[in-house]
Amino acid sequence: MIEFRSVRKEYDNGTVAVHDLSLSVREGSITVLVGPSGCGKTTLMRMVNRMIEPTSGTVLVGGADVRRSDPARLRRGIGYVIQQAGLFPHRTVLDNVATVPVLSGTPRRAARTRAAELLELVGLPQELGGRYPAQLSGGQQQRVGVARALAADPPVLLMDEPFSAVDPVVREGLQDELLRLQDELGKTVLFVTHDIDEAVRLGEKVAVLRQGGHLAQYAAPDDLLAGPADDFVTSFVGRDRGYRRLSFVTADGIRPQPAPTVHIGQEVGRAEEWVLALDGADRPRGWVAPGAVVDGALDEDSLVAGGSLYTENAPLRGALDAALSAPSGLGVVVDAEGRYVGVVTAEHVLDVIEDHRRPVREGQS
Ligand SMILES: Nc1ncnc2c1ncn2[C@@H]1O[C@H](COP(=O)(O)OP(=O)(O)OP(=O)(O)O)[C@@H](O)[C@H]1O
Repeated sequence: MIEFRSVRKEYDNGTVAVHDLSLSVREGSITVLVGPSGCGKTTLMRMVNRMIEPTSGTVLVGGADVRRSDPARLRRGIGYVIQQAGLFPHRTVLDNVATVPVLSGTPRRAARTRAAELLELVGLPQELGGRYPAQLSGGQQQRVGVARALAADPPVLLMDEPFSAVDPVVREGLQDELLRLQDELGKTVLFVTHDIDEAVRLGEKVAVLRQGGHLAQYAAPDDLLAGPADDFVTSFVGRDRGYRRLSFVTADGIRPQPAPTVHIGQEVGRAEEWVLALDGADRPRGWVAPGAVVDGALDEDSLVAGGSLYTENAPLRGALDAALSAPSGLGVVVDAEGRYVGVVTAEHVLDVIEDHRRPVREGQS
């Protein structure tokens, strides 16, 4: 859908921002360009909509060389979202979103109706449509920026660090929203960030760039974290890449073990070890500590609060979180209905991760 063929950009002052780079972006996917500051991400992205012309090489969008398209026309098919949302301060939110369609000839009323739908699509309440950008939070402004980029219904969306100005919690919300939108709309998205966590969360594929606009590695997130191509990528993805990778590794190989259990309302007496308390529907409620003596029927007040629960078949990160957060050190595994299945230890989860990692290492040597 988007293809860079041996693209090079040398600025007038001699800076080589992009060096002979080839890359193709699959139609309908999110592809992330990630790398440290100044590695050429923005330069590369702006060559797609001809805000920057390459010194040599070719950029194709939908199979067509962008040099053959009129820039204004090309940009109508390519939504562009930037860091501070770049909204027009003196126009209402609704008019901000409706601007491009109106400029391209859509009647104002129809453009505003569509703008209202788009605000809903990006998760903004209708009543915000009448406000001005300064009357919105940073996260809300970013959503308006996304709605505006979607207004002309472009098949391609360029997003240049769109979420980096908002706090981490809002940022996660925006990332979720983008993934949901992508599921719904199937746009081809090229996304720039310097944050590896954001890159692996959003990208179907991630291109890691290093200084001078060299492509260090282009791979699916799991492959990137499992097998960094060189020392640069290894240090960029960071030491905790094993933990990051858990978000992608599914739980094949996890074998929950039985733990001692008791139902609320039953007699326990003295607990010899950690005992998991379940309710009438077999849902975990907490733990009875070793050595605890419970007189009569067990009630919830006698329990030590449990850790997080791990739902079968979810990514492994949840299993490790469950094991590490449980007072007993035993991560509680539940089925899709929340019923107790068994327990796992952190050691067991780490063994399973090692098993997943081995074939990758062997494949590389
Ligand atoms: N107009 C310009 N003239 C000269 N050099 C430029 C110009 N624009 C960018 N550069 C240089 O080209 C290199 C790549 O810049 P670019 O903005 O593409 O990097 P980036 O990876 O997007 O960085 P950041 O994450 O800091 O935004 C940098 O060394 C930058 O200083």
